Amino acid sequence: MDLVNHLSDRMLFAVPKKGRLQQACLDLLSGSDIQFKRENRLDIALVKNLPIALIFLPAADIPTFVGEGKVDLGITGIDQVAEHDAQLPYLESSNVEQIMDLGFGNCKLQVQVPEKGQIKDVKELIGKNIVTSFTALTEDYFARLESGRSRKESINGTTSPIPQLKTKIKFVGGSVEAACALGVADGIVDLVESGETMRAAGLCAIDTVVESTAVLIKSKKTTNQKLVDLVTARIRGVIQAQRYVLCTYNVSRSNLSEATRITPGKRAPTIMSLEESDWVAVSVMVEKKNLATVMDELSEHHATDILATEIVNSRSTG
Ligand SMILES: Nc1ncnc2c1ncn2[C@@H]1O[C@H](COP(=O)(O)OP(=O)(O)OP(=O)(O)O)[C@@H](O)[C@H]1O
Ligand SMILES: O=P(O)(O)OC[C@H]1O[C@H](OP(=O)(O)OP(=O)(O)O)[C@H](O)[C@@H]1O
Repeated sequence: MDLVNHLSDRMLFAVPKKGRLQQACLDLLSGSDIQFKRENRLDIALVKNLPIALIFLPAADIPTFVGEGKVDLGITGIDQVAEHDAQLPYLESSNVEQIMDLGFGNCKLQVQVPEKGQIKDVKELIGKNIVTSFTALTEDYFARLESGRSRKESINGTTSPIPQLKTKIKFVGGSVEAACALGVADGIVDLVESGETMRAAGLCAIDTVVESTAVLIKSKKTTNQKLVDLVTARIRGVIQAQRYVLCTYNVSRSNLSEATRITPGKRAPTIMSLEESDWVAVSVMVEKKNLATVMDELSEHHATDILATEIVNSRSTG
């Protein structure tokens, strides 16, 4: 099928074609019942059950296509959105809108130097050689450092720039961490999650440029707002279901206020009367990460039959 000619009447949704964010994105699509079959080596897939086409792109390029309005919706890292926005000409505002934090792909874009080297402070890197895949954010970061301005002052233009030695920033597409050992850089600006790559390369972080997670982004120029809203609601439901469990328990009315203090729920707990007049059944959403503690505390306050159930999907506006 000539896929390209089937795109005009569809909402276009960009997802990373490879790398760290891809599997979690595919899981989100599956949880949202967005059904597709991607042919080998094809970067376009038509969704079978909705008028949507998925476009598989490098995470770094997704904000550009979304910003241009060629693609309606996308998933990428906040770092890539920030890099895209930093590339925009002075005073041009971004057409990329961040809709929702997706809760995966957590990492930090950090300034790193050789652990055993002389440089301990970022100011000592002014005028030196820096290697990065994020040249616009790095240019911005060092421009502020060179002029001695804070980010706020820089945006407001409240202080005049102090001419300084210019830091030299070079682009490399990957394996940034090798640059110092190869003598190409005095420092690098690269992503860190566990810190394993950084430590293996004998580097340490001396500052953070941006903190990042995966985000759902949309184009401010979209003409497919209804489908954007539908997909957003579905993804929000999946994220929420992943984050919460449904906790139910029985408790006597005399212990109810203490129990609902422990489990206030997202809005409020659902309380149902039991045949036994002094007792109620409570049903409430609890964040997975707090579940064990919440169950311990409920037990201490004489709640019984405490059950936690996985939520497959959910929908709410709050
Ligand atoms: N170690 C990491 N842990 C968590 N998230 C990461 C990590 N590295 C990168 N990311 C996130 O994933 C995004 C894509 O990075 P990734 O390295 O997977 O890119 P890629 O598209 O495979 O490109 P490349 O070929 O340059 O590696 C980053 O912009 C960042 O938001
Ligand atoms: O702190 P860590 O958990 O070690 O992760 C950080 C590494 O992950 C990313 O690279 P990736 O492995 O995706 O490959 P790349 O170097 O080709 O970009 C990033 O650029 C770091 O090198």
